Amino acid sequence: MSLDLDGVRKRFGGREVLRGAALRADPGTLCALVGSNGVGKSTLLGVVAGILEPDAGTVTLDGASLLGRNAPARKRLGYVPESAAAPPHLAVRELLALVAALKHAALPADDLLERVGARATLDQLVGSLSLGQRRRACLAAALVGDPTLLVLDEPTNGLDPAGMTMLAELLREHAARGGIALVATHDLSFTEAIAARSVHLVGGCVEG
Ligand SMILES: Nc1ncnc2c1ncn2[C@@H]1O[C@H](COP(=O)(O)OP(=O)(O)OP(=O)(O)O)[C@@H](O)[C@H]1O
Repeated sequence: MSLDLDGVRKRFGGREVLRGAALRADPGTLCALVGSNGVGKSTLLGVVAGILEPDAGTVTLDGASLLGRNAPARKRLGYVPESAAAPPHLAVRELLALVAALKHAALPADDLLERVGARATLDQLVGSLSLGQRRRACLAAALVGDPTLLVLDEPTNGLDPAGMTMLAELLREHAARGGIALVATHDLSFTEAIAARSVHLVGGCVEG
């Protein structure tokens, strides 16, 4: 099992942000994607998560393409965008049910919801949540179906210290089960806490 990116290119207007990015992550690998503001980390994560179409390149999980909205392998992926954006008019409970229906998966168990801190907000509208609460709700949604690959964009933004500890433990356990995570972050203490392999995005390519 592995995540493989090869030759990923993405241009916005006149600016080519990704210029042949390549990466391989083996089972049990937590990759911290680091790089300066605007270098393209969210863009690369968006491509891996399948919400941005690359101009060229391949992204596969165990050899199955993750590209395209209907790629079956995307059921094995959980994604939380940088903004932790989700439909604001849905209650957290409805968001989880929607993701579970789309993935043909069971809802997360109550103890997992409790652990990520989403249980207390189940009946609140996503649009009424604080950033940290929204991030916890979106994390719960990303965990629906027990995905092999977690794609998390700045996941510590808005989290309190207990939330960061919870997330670090969750990721370490995910890796211990053979899961893979791709985490864009500027938070070096978090990178250390999860003992991540740091990969640098520089000039549109992945190094390290
Ligand atoms: N939808 C878009 N349309 C046009 N340009 C975009 C779009 N999305 C991103 N960009 C540009 O692509 C570049 C990379 O943006 P991206 O958000 O991927 O960077 P980042 O490395 O995640 O930055 P940060 O560390 O600040 O979060 C930026 O110059 C940004 O302006």
